[in-house]
Amino acid sequence: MTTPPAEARNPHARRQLPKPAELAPLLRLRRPTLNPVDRRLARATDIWELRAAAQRAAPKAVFDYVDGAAEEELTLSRIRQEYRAIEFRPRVLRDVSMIDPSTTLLGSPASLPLAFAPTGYTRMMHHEGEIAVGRAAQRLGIPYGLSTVGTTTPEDLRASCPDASLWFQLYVWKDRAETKRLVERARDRGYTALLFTVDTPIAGNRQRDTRNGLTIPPELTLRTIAGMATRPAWWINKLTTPTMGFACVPEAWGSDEVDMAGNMFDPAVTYEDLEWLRTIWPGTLVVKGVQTIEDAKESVARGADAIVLSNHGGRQLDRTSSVLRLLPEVVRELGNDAEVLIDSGILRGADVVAAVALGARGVLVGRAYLYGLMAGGERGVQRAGELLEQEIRTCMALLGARTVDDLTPDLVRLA
Ligand SMILES: Cc1cc2nc3c(=O)[nH]c(=O)nc-3n(C[C@H](O)[C@H](O)[C@H](O)COP(=O)(O)O)c2cc1C
Ligand SMILES: CCCCC(=O)C(=O)O
Repeated sequence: MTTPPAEARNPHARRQLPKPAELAPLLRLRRPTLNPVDRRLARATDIWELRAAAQRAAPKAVFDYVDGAAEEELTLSRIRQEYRAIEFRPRVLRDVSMIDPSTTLLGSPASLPLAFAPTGYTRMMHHEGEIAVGRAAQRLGIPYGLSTVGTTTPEDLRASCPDASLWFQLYVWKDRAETKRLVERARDRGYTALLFTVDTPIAGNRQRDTRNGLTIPPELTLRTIAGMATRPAWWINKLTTPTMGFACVPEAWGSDEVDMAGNMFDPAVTYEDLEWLRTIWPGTLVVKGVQTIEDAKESVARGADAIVLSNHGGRQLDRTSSVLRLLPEVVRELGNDAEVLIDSGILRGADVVAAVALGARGVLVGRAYLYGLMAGGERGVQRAGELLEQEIRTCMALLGARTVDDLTPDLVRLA
C-alpha cells in the first residue's frame, strides 16, 4: 500500500513554504558572498567614492586630519586643479593588447609606478594601521614607506609583511644619537630607502584640526563621546586595541605624546644633516619635500640619490607653486644624476600616468590609500591600490603606451 500524499494526511501541509535552499535555484537567488565592508568597498568605483565611504566610517576629526590641508587649502586645491587640467594627446594604432606598468622605484621592483607614502598615526585612521598598509602593498607589489611618527615599529611591520619593499621615512630628531639608532634599526630590518622629509621643520597650520580639537591619540572628551554614537565601530575597535602611540621613539622618552612630538621635529635641521645622513645610511637616500629647482640641485649635490617633489599634500606651507609644473624642469636639470618622484594631490590613475609621462619615475600617494584604510582596513587599502591599477592600465592602453618607457612627454599637455 502506498502512503497517501502529505496534503491528504494533513490539509495544512500544502501551505508550508518551500525551504530557501529549494527556492534559490528557482528564483536564481544567490546568497550574498560579500560581507557589508566588502560590499561597500566593491561599490566604490574610484578613490572619490572610497573617500565618501571613509567619511561615513571614521569620526569627523579623524577624517578631517587626513582629508584636510593647511590654512585655506590653496596648495592642495591648486595641485588637484593642475592634474585635472592636463590634456592627453593619445596615439593610436599601437599594439596595447598587453599592458605592463611595472618599473623600479628607488631600486625596489614595483608592479606599478606607484608607492604608498609614509603617513603618521596610521592606527588612528583604522585599528589595523600600518600593518594593513604594508600587507596590501606587499600583495599589490608596490613599495611602502613607514613614517617616523608611525604607530607600528619597523620591526613589527617587517615581521608582518616580510616580502614587502619597505622604505623608512625620517624626521630628524633633536637627539642625533637616537636618530642614528633609529636609522640603524630600519637598515637592519631591510628597509632599502631612507626618505628624509625636509618640509616639516614645524607643523603646518591645519585649521580643520584646530577647529575639531584633534588630539593624538584621540582623547575622550564630551565631543568624542558624542562622536561614538555615530561611528560606533571605529570607537569599539579603538577602545579594544591598546597601542596607538608613537612606535619608533626610544623608551627613555616616556609615554607623554606631547613631549614626544616636541622631540620629534627639529626646526634646526639643515643640509649638513643631509650630508651626515649620507655617512650613516648605505642605501638609497631620498630628500622628500623639495619644491624648487635650487633645492633639487643642492640635495643631489649634498648626497641624495633621489628626490620627491612634494608639498606634503598641501599640509605644510599653503600657497606654494605647483610641483607638477616644476617636474619637467627638474627632470631636465638632474638628468641621470637622481631619480625624481612626485606626490601631492594624486587620486586617479590618469594623474599617475601624466606624472610619469612628464618625467617622474613614479608617484607616492597618501590620502588615496588612507581613504581605503578608513573605509575598510587592509581590504580597503587593497581596493584603493586595485582601483588605481585599473585606471593606470586603462589610461596607458588608451594613450597607446604599452610600458612605462612608452610614457613620453609628447603624450601630455600641461595647462
Ligand atoms: C594623514 C597624513 C599623514 C602624513 N604623515 C606624514 C609623515 O609622517 N611623514 C611624511 O614624510 N609625510 C607625511 N605625510 C605626507 C605624505 O607622505 C605625502 O607627501 C602626501 O600624503 C601626498 O599627498 P596626497 O595625500 O594628496 O597623496 C602625511 C600625509 C597625510 C595625508
Ligand atoms: C607634524 C606632522 C606630522 C605628521 C605629518 O607629516 C602630517 O600629518 O602630514
